[in-house]
Amino acid sequence: SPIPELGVDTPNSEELRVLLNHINDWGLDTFRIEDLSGQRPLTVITYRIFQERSLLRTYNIEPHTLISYLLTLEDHYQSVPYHNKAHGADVCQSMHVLLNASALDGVFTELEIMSAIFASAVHDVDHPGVTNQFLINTRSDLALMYNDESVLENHHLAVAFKLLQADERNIFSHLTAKQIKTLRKMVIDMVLATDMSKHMQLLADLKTMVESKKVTGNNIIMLESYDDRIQVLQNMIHCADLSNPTKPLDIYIKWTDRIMEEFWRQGDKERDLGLEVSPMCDKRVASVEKHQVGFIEFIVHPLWETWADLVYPDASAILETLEQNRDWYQSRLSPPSSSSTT
Ligand SMILES: COc1ccc(-c2ccn(CCC(=O)N3C[C@@H](C)O[C@H](C)C3)n2)cc1OC1CCCC1
Ligand SMILES: [Mg+2]
Ligand SMILES: [Zn+2]
Repeated sequence: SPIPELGVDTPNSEELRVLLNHINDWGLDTFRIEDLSGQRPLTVITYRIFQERSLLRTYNIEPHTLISYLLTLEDHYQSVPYHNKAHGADVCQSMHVLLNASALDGVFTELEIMSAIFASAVHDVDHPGVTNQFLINTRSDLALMYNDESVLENHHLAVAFKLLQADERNIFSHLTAKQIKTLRKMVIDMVLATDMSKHMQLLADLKTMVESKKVTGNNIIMLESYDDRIQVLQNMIHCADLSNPTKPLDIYIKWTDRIMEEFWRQGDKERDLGLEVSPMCDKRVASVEKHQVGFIEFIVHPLWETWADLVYPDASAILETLEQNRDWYQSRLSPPSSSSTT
């Protein structure tokens, strides 16, 4: 059967096509694409990015095979409030835009670019909607399998590569053995870097790189070693994973609603299990705005400020939106009542 132009058949293909024409723009409305694509945001977005970057031609990927892999991958994202297929699609599209920074022009090879897009699309597949700590505390099979180390991130990788083993889904069947080896290593290194426990080390290394930044004549970053190259790609996928607060406010607020719903469900499970309720997971102590301001102040802004330095001036507008969004959540903070100041 012929492949539909957008990857899936939907009654809204005209409006979907118009939206997907903005695939290179920051702030693409992933939720709208989810609705227009018949709940297939990850398939249509990733398929469009592969076409946009001519990756099907470059690596002789059969459209049927790519669609088959993407549909199955998408079906393996669980229907949890936040870490679902819409988040996978959003991080993939955000990564695609970050790769287009002019400071990175010609820096990465086609294989590195395909690895980064693939890693983003798969990075949270089969996420159960609870944190690593919860899986460890409840002695889950996943924590047992991965010895409490980056439990979720190891699982996402294992599922993603397992799905490739079927011939009808093996999108890398025409790559050389060497190319597959390189791609596999980079995808593993990128997805493992999305574990929040790696954040401080990643940021410290990025700061060191910015201080010693070497650029060519026309301000393009020079990355000599594999370690330098993978470090930039790891920070890039981490930035994409933590990009919600840098998006247009109405979209950011929807992501906040989803993450809080997921955290509160985890809190309810912890309470039912007689476990201590994790921070930010107790719906009875709701301080959504305070947590977002803290998240931006201590995690997101330091990361994005450093990223914006590295690719200056490419991410300046993104940093601007982040600061405006922080101010908005700050303004929503219930002012300290007079009694609390005495
Ligand atoms: C829109 O809000 C958020 C969007 C994304 C994140 C966030 C932090 C780290 N990641 C990367 C994945 C990760 O490591 N984890 C482990 C743990 C921190 O829970 C995260 C959810 C997932 N993603 C956090 C967000 O808000 C904070 C959590 C509730 C209030 C403040
Ligand atoms: Mg994750
Ligand atoms: Zn994620």
